Amino acid sequence: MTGATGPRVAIAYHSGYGHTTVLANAVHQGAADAGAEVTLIAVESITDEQWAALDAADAIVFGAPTYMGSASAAFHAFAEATSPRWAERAWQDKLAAGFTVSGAKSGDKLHTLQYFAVLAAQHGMQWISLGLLPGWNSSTGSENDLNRLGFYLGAAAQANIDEGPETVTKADIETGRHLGARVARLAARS
Ligand SMILES: Cc1cc2nc3c(=O)[nH]c(=O)nc-3n(C[C@H](O)[C@H](O)[C@H](O)COP(=O)(O)O)c2cc1C
Repeated sequence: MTGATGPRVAIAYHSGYGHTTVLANAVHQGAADAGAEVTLIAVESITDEQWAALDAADAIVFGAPTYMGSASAAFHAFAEATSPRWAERAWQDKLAAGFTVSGAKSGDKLHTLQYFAVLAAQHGMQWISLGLLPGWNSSTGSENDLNRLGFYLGAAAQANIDEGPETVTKADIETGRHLGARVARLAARS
């Protein structure tokens, strides 16, 4: 971490239609509220300065919508562009985490989160789980619960395919904020 200025957290994400941007902003807010310096990077237009921010980060959070059962193509293009850093072990031992959004309640989001974890492992990074019990899984639970979709590997949100980003649910936004805060706290400890 960076000492007096707090840990550096970078969020590298893609969003085709804005829903994943809502989650990225939530992760950003959670990490910033927990004291991190946060850089938000849209990977489809990443600049040299933003690559440098990734290299300098204590933790990188990967985010993408789930398209056809995995991260979107734009995110995959970014992941492939990290291969020189993979060869140099540039991100070795950094912390990593991930989030995704899909139209269906499941929608195979787990596969996207698993893909992020594998990408992190290829870079020698340390994966941070969501760290929450599942919500909405008992007679007293509801769709307003934190982690309402019951993921462990990262933050997952569901947004109806015929509605805009403004309809992303508060529970999913709060789950994203939780992940950001957790990453910042753990980055400050390492
Ligand atoms: C090409 C494409 C593929 C998609 N594949 C899936 C999928 O596999 N599972 C799912 O539940 N939703 C799928 N969706 C729906 C998106 O995941 C959903 O609309 C999401 O909120 C989009 O996020 P974005 O606005 O950040 O792009 C797909 C959407 C598109 C455009």
